[in-house]
Amino acid sequence: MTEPLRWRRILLKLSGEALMGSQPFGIDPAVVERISVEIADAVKLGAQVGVVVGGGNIFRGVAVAAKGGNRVTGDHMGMLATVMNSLTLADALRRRGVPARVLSAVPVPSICETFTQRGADRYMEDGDVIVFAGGTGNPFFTTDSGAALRAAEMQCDAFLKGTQVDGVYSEDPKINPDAERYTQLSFEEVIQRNLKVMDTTAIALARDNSIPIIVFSIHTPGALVDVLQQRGRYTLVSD
Ligand SMILES: Nc1ncnc2c1ncn2[C@@H]1O[C@H](COP(=O)(O)OP(=O)(O)OP(=O)(O)O)[C@@H](O)[C@H]1O
Ligand SMILES: O=c1ccn([C@@H]2O[C@H](COP(=O)(O)O)[C@@H](O)[C@H]2O)c(=O)[nH]1
Repeated sequence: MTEPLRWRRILLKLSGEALMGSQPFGIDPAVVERISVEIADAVKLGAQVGVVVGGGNIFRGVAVAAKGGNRVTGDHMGMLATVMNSLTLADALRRRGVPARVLSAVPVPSICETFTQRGADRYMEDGDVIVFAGGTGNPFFTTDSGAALRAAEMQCDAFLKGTQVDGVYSEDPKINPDAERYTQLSFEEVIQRNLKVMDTTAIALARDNSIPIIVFSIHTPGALVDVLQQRGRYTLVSD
């Protein structure tokens, strides 16, 4: 018998860097295909899925600012990078028969639809996977904040962060391999201990809207369905 889903309407945030696979930059089609299978499996089980993909595999605005360039232009380029990632993920989903739409906070009408909350809600109710592109549509934000914003607007039951690591640690585990891994934390603990798995704006938005955050590794096959059925390895951040 199939286990029931713990969270039905979810916002899945995918690390842009995860899409690189073993490449130093850009998109590895094999990774996109694998992730699309994971999302398709979740949809088959009855999940309503909104996705936000980061842009770190292509461009980050801070990289421009660090070299003395214009941060706002850099952020515009970063947001456009998320549109590219979103287009490729939506294509992969459609190839597997999953209806998927890209809705962008940055209007690029000849390429995809512009985000409106009402439009997105209707599509999600119809069972379409929505890939929210362009972050918040504003510079000086991140796609984690964009994802938390969409999770609140779409009244999602949970914010799932599929990333490079399998949970929240006492320190960045890529820097300190001996860091302690947590299975459960409160929003306040994440903020007060400055655990930089995502930015404070995103955590505060989730906290203020009582949306639990689940951090898990997108590299573990089957991890998305496992999380939805409360199995596997993840950290739960909640009230
Ligand atoms: N306390 C911590 N616990 C877990 N991970 C942490 C922690 N502090 C820093 N990190 C790092 O945060 C990263 C998660 O961010 P991620 O790679 O998903 O970036 P992103 O900004 O969300 O996406 P993108 O790759 O598109 O920029 C992990 O890879 C991990 O190395
Ligand atoms: O709301 C937003 C979201 C993103 N950006 C820019 O895009 C890049 C890529 O996003 P990541 O979250 O780092 O993956 C980000 O560095 C910003 O430059 C933005 O301006 N506004």
